[in-house]
Amino acid sequence: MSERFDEGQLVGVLTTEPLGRPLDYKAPEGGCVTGDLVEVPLGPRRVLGCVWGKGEGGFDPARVRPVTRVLDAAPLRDEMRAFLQRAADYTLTPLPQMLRLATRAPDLAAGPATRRVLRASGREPARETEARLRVMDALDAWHGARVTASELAAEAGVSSAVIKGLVKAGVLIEEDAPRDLPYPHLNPALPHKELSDGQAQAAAALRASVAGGRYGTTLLKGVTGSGKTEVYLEAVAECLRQGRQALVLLPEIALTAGFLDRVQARFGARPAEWHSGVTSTERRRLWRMIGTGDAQLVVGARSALFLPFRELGLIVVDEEHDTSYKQEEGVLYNARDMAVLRASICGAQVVLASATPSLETWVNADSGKYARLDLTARFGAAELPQMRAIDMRAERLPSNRWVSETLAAQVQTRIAAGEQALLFLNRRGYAPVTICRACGHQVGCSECDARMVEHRFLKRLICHQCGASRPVPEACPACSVEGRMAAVGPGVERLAEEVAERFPEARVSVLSSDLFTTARALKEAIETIAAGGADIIIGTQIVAKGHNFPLLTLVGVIDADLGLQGSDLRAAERTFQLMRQVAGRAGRAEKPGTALLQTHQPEHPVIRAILTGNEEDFWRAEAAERRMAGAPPYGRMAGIILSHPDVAVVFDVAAELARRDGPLRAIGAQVWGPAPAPIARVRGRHRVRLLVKADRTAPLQAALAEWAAQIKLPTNLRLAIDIDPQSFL
Ligand SMILES: Nc1ncnc2c1ncn2[C@@H]1O[C@H](COP(=O)(O)OP(=O)(O)OP(=O)(O)O)[C@@H](O)[C@H]1O
Ligand SMILES: [Zn+2]
Repeated sequence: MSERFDEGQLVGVLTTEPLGRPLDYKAPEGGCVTGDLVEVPLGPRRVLGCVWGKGEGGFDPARVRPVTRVLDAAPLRDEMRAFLQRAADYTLTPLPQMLRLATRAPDLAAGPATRRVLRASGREPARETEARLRVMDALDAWHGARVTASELAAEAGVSSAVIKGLVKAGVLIEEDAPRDLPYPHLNPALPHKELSDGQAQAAAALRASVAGGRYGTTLLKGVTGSGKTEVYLEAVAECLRQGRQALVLLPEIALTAGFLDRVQARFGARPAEWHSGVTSTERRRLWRMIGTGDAQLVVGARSALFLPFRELGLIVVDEEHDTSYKQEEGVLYNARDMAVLRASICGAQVVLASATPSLETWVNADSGKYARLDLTARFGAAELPQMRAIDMRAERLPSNRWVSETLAAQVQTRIAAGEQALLFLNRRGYAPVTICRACGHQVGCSECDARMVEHRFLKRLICHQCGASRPVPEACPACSVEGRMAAVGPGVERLAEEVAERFPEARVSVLSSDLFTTARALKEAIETIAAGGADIIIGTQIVAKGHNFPLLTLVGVIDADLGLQGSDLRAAERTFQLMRQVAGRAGRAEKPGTALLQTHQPEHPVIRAILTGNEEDFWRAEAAERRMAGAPPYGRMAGIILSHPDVAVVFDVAAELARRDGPLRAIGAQVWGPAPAPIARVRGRHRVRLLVKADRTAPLQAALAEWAAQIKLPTNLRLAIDIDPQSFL
C-alpha cells in the first residue's frame, strides 16, 4: 500500500548500492510517499534510491540523515516494487541490483527543463563529404527524433567539428527543446489489415482476453509466415482502447525496424523503443513517459520488462523460444518467464508468439495453464516450404568444399530465375580451427580453454569466449615451423569464398553478427537483401529470426547435424526450432519455397521430425523424455558456476559445497558435480559447475540460498546461481 510520510518521519530507502536492505532516512521537507524516487546521502556521496516503506527504527534519531530530495518522476508503483521483490527472490539476485535494472536511464536525477537539440533544415550540404553524409544518414534513421550534437557525432562516427560545420552551413538547425516530450498518440481506431479467417478468430480471442482486464497467458502458435504480428497487433489495439499500456518484446534489434513500420501502418504513429541502439536522451524520455502513461506502446529488448509502466495491460513476447531472452550475465533471468510473473502481478495479459515454441511453453499450453491459439496456414497465397534431406554420405565433395552438387544445382536454378537462395551455417568466422600441419598444434586462446577462430575479413584469430585476438601466425607457436598453418572446417566467411568461386556472377551477402559494428548497419543489410540486392545470402543464426525476404525461395542448411552433437538437454529442441525457423524464411511470397538439409544422418529422429513437420508429435516425444528424466519443465534445475584464477581453490570450494548438501537434501534435491565446465577456463579464470535438480514443487530458491550461505567464499571467487539454466557452458 502506498503510504505518505510527513517531513521528519522515518522511511526505509532502497538504494542501488550493494547494501542488501533498505536504510533509514528522514522524510524530506514536503514529505514523500512509498515508491518515490529520491536522492539520499550515503557516506560522502549522493545516490539514487526508492522509498520502500516505513523505516526500521532503532537508531539514534539524531544520526539519521534526511532524504536530500524527491526526484521529479512518477513513483514506482506497488505492483512494480512487488515485481522487483519477486524477481529478486526467484533469481536469487540482491534487491538493489534489481532496482538498478529498473532505473537504468541516464540522468534521472538531473535537470534542466530544456536542452539544445538539432534537426535537419531540409537544405542539402553544399559540399558533400563522406562524414557529412554519415551525419545525414544518422539523422534520417532517427525519423525526426531530437538529438544532441554529441549523440549525433557519436552515432555518425564524426568529430564535433563536422556537426558544427553543418550548423554553420545551415544544414542543421540548433534549437532549445523541452526534455521528455510525450510520444505521438497511437490510434487503435484506425482500420487494420483485412485478416484471414484464422487470423480473425485468433485476434478476437486475444481481444476478449485483454478486454477481460485480468492476468492470463496465451501461446499464439502460428507457422512461419502465418501473420502472427497482425494478430497480436489487434491485442495491442484492444489494450490501447482500454487506456492501458502495451509492451512488445523482440529478440533482435534488427527486427525492430520492420515492426515499427507495421505499428505506424496500424496505429498512425511510431511507438517508443527501448534497446541498446537507442540514444540516452531517448532512453531518459521513454523511462519518464512510461511512468506517466504518456508512452502507450514500447517495443523493446528483454530489459524493457523492468520499465516502470503506469498501467501495463499486455506483454507480447515475440519468437518466445528465442535463447536471447535469457540474460546470461549479471542478473540471470529469462525475460519470457519474468513477463509472465510481471503480468500476473499487475493483472495483464501475456501473448507468447512463435512458430516453434519452447518446450516449457508447449507443456504449459498442453496442461491448460496457458491458453493456446493456432494459425496453421501461411497468410495469403504463400505456402510452407517443402523440406528435404540431402544425404551427404552419397555426395562426393572434394576436401574444403561444403556445398554438395545437389544443393549447388538448386542454387543455380534459383538465381537463374531471379530468385534468392540462403545458405545457412551457424558458425562465425572463416574456420573454427587453425592447425599446424607440421606438429598438429591447434591455436588456442592463452586466457581461455577455447580454440581461436580465424576471421579472414579482419585478418585475425579471435577467441569467441573473451574476444582476445591476434594476427594469424606465419610460424607455429608450438614448433616454430613456418608456412604450415592451415585452416580446418568451415565458417561463413569460408563458405562465402567457396560460393564466390562456384557462382562468380552472383551477388553474395554475408550476414553474421560480428561483421556489423552497429545495429543500423545490420538493419540496412537486411533491407537491401529484402529489396533484392543479393542473389545468395550466407548467414548464421541471425538470418533465422523472423525476417521477411520475399524473393527468397531456397534455403540450404550446410550442416544440419551441427547442433545435434553434444549432450545438451535442449540439443534436440534447439535444432528443431532453428531448422524450422530458417526453413521458414523460404517461399514467403507468391513463389513456393524449398529447404534442403545437408545431413549425414537423415534417419535421425530429430532430422526426421524436422522434415516431416509433425510438430505435435515431436513435442510430445520430447516432453515424454523430459518427464522420464525429471528434467525441466517436469523437474527444476539450477546451475552453479564457480570461478577463480587458481584451479585448486575453485575445486576445493566446489567440493565443500557438494559435501555440505544438507539444505538441499532437506527438500529432496540432488547435487551433481563438481565437474569442470565445458569451457573450463575463461579470461584466465578456472570454471567449475555443479548442477542441482529438484522436484517441480520443491522450494528450491530458499534451499539454495541457505546452502550457499554456509560457505565463506575466498576473495576473488565468483559464484553464480542460474535458476532454470538454458546453457550449460
Ligand atoms: N492480414 C494480412 N494482410 C496483409 N498482409 C499480411 C496479413 N497477415 C500477414 N501478412 C503479411 O504476411 C507476411 C508474414 O507475416 P508475419 O511476419 O506477421 O508472419 P509471422 O507469423 O510473424 O512469421 P515468422 O514466424 O516467420 O516470423 C508479412 O509480410 C505480412 O505483412
Ligand atoms: Zn579467450
